[in-house]
Amino acid sequence: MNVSIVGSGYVGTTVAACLADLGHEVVTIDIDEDIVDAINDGESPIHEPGLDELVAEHGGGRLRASTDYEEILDTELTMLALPTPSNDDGSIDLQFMEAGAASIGEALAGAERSADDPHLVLTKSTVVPNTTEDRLAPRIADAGLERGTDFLVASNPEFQREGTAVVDFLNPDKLVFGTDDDRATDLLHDLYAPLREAADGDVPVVETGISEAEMIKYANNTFLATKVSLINDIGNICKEFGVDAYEVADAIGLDNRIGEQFLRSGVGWGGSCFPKDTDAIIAAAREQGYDPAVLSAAVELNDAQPERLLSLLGDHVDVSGQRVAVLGLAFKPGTDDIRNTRAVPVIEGLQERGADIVAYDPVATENMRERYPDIEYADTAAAALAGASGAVVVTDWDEFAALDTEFDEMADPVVVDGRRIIERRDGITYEGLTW
Ligand SMILES: NC(=O)c1ccc[n+]([C@@H]2O[C@H](COP(=O)([O-])OP(=O)(O)OC[C@H]3O[C@@H](n4cnc5c(N)ncnc54)[C@H](O)[C@@H]3O)[C@@H](O)[C@H]2O)c1
Ligand SMILES: O=c1ccn([C@@H]2O[C@H](COP(=O)(O)OP(=O)(O)O[C@H]3O[C@H](CO)[C@@H](O)[C@H](O)[C@H]3O)[C@@H](O)[C@H]2O)c(=O)[nH]1
Repeated sequence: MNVSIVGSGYVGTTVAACLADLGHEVVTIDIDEDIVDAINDGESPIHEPGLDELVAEHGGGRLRASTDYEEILDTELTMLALPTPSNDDGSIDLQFMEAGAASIGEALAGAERSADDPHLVLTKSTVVPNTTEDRLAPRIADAGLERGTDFLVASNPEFQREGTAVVDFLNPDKLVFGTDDDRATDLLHDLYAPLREAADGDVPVVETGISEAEMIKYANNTFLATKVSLINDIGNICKEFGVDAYEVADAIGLDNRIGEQFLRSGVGWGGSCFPKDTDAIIAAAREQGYDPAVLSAAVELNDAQPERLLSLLGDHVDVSGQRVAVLGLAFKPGTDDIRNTRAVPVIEGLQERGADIVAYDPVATENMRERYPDIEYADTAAAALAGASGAVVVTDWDEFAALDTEFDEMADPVVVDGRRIIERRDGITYEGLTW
């Protein structure tokens, strides 16, 4: 199939490269010329395991990028993979989606299409229920197009995680096709047929309505975010009793009704999705007159975990004027993404306490330097720890598990671990956040 994807960021580029690898001809459209040039040169614009290889193989060939929306005219369907950030009040900001939908409409309006061949526009981005229906389809139609004749809309939310996006996309737990027209459902089946054939095991397809598909994405993300907040709540109780929350989590995870995943307690959830999506659905629900109590509590608890980490550090060291190492800046391992990373409240809390921060991350340093140019960045974890009177661990990068004698170089070897990644050992004062 010929496929176009509007927005070539974390999702758009990963989906495009994977679809190209599965045999489709794919073009991404982005307003950022650096991204477009990188893809056409066979270079991935983001850090994501496995993506470099796919873009190197297909970039400039079956995978192309462009700044020109006219490219969609040679494709059977277009995915919208544009950002859906938050407004100041937490509600979803749809300006990028509406702009993209309007540009798609203008491009389609400029071309001859036969009535039995409407162009399918898929919402891949995470949007609150009824967005595709009430906000995007009308923007496409604004160009003088008729829904059902000139174009179709559908929702096809994406569940990939950063750090494992390629593997997740190619082996999803489910595919969700939110449609109101059999022609859209058929096109979605054609699009994903090679993926379902290549995936390890069966991939269930959920055929549902457009707004149900949009809500499934929020239910998925907020359920998982709340699961982490719940294990953090339980973990905080464990810490009060001197109980190891990880032993407790391992045991409850054996109950199939609970499941072993997303039970890692610590400094909380961050990233480009859980925080903004939780805020967006809370705001959307409130607008409808419903106040979601459990989701609000999940956010509140998550916001408090970084402060608990700093308070534990404060039990051992007065950090004012002291060098403190922050290990890990990315919101999770495997990515250079710092959007809503827990490192931000940790850094700001340390700054408020007057600490001299030295930060280290294997891949996210440059992104963080743009945001906090004035803190010191070390090239290795060992260099960050050397001379520090305290260290906090914010991201569970594997390499931190191997740290050992590096702690001997600290001025005061106090380590507060927000991710259960450092081995307790003699010679350091070790505090786990929930164990
Ligand atoms: N990041 C993830 O792992 C993930 C996973 C599932 C779903 N999502 C959802 O997917 C959507 C996209 O997220 P992302 O992380 O890929 O965002 P991103 O910010 O990484 O990428 C968006 C891209 O869109 C481009 N863009 C902005 N306006 C444009 C326009 N008018 N025309 C063309 N291009 C334009 C930007 O230059 C950028 O490259 C969001 O709704 C997000 O919630 C993200
Ligand atoms: O047991 C756990 C699991 C995760 N986290 C934290 O939760 C956040 C999110 O992690 P993860 O879900 O692995 O990464 P994301 O890339 O944010 O993926 C989520 O958000 C994406 C964007 O919507 C969805 O597509 C994915 O299905 C959903 O898992 C990170 O800060 C993790 O450190 C924990 O603290 N404990």
